[in-house]
Amino acid sequence: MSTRQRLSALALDTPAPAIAAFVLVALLPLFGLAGHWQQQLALIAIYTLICSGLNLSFGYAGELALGQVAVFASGAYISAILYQHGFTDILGGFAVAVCLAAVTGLLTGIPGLRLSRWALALVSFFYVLLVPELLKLFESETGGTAGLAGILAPTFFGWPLGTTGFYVVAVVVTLLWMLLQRNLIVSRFGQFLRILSASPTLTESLGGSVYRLRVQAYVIGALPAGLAGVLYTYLTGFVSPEAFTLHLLIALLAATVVGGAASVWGAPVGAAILVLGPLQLKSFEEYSTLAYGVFLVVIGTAFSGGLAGLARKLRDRVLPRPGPQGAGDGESAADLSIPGTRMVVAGVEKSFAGLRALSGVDLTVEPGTIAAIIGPNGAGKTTLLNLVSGLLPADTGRVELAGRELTGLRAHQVSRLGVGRTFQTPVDLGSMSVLEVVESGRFRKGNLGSLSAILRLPKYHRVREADRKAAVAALSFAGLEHAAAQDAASLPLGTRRLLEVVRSVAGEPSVLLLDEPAAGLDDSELRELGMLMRRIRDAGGTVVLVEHNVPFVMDVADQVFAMELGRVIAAGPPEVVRRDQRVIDSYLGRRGRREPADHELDPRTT
Ligand SMILES: Nc1ncnc2c1ncn2[C@@H]1O[C@H](COP(=O)(O)OP(=O)(O)OP(=O)(O)O)[C@@H](O)[C@H]1O
Repeated sequence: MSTRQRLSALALDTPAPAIAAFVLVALLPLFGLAGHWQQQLALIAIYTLICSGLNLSFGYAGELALGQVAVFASGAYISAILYQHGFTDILGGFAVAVCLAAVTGLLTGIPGLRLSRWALALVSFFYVLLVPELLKLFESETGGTAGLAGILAPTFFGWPLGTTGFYVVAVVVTLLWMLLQRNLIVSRFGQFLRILSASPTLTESLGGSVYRLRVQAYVIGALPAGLAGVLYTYLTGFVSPEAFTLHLLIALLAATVVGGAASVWGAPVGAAILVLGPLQLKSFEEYSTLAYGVFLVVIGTAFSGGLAGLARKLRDRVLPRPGPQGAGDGESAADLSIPGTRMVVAGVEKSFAGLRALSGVDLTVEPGTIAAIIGPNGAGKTTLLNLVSGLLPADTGRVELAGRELTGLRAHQVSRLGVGRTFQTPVDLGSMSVLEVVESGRFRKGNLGSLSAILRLPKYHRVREADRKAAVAALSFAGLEHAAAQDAASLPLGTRRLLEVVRSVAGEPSVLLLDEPAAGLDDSELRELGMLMRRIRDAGGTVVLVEHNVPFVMDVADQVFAMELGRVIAAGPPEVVRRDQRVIDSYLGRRGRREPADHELDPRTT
């Protein structure tokens, strides 16, 4: 590895630069940092914590969750109340505030997330509006509108913390949280959040429960706001409802977006701008809400990745991403097991508001074969795939995989039982690399392991290593290992379609459902796709292909099911189905008295 590559790996794969920066900031008092500046930097640490929580739920999971300020208030008040009852230990305050934040997150998140994305935004928004009313309701403990004053320095294991001691605690706690969050973001859980913000459907089909992921992201995102509340109380020595307003919420949202909502290290940058930036000037005070709003719109549209996104682009130019270890070092098709199983669809029916999309479909696909489903537009092919993969419930009938009934299961449960699938349009996964995309195909195997990821337990390293090896093997299986380090979004459409198949292969599916993988591919890409599918079949896979490109189907399929108006009208080997009079009539409009050419069986050309 060259020095440049080593530097690149250090900057991209470890938090070393950020740790160094935080340690330097923590040591600043040794170099004479004045008390006023210690307070300013502690305030940045506090806002960093809140912004990092917003990053998790809003930036990564794509939920507009606005309850952070309310959780911040609950942390601040609980530590003030504890102080007034003689519990001055800051660590005790953190522990209670984090528990309260988790409960608050669950109570506000569960009802909001059950409904829809906007419901969460509304529930959490009202929660912020409720804060002053709640504080008034419990006036005897909270001091009502007057608040609670006279909160002096906290203690740390019995020792009173002076200004500098408090400053160091604030910086260290913020760094520790950021490291935990960073560990989470680079884990399966974090990758799932990135996929979730791009496509909930894809998330489910990769084995992730969208609802659980959303709740987890929201609740975990609430925790640092609780910590921030405790620090805020001891920083100001005073808490009142006026500190936890909508105005603060908008300012924090602006800081999060400016720093980079989907970036761990964007939070301190945004928080620093919030505390030290021009909007703090007295002349801006009156217009600050307006200014933050304009800031949000401009930065949100012009630089959606925020300053961290710009920095990432610059860094990628200076220090190119190193290729993955293991790529090209002999991982081969032999390392991949694709244990296909028998899939049975029996008597499946589905109607949409009176329209019969499927009327009693029966089909069986054996392992080690490619079964193609063809038919004109609206025949019910995609509906059938959606039923098998659990994205739609069947009205009647059953789907079985190796004798195990899938009917009635949710998409992520079906995926976890071994059903892999691709979609007609590949989802754009932002800045995910090709290798990361393929690794995500493994997520349905085993659990997310968030705790072992956060704490970097040996299990995390084992799972990560296994994911990486399987992903590299799947890429070399398809001859794509050279692209491992590239941004997936930068690949041409044909390669992205292949990548979708490779991602499913990495998850060692029992059955692989491919929805129009050949659409838009040129001849050489079609050849590559055909070769890949044959290799999957020869490795033992069960492949179900929905496709309009009939010449391609006739070339790769072992068995063809022709559908029309929600029914299977012919089934058998390709050469039999293409001569079937009902299939000819279906495609040629009952005019056909001759055997059609393959291109005439393609609805795009008839
Ligand atoms: N979510 C839905 N709501 C209402 N109608 C639907 C829905 N999904 C499919 N349909 C209808 O069900 C029928 C079958 O659609 P489906 O997409 O499964 O056909 P297809 O064979 O995959 O067609 P294409 O080749 O154009 O993708 C069509 O008439 C379609 O309009």
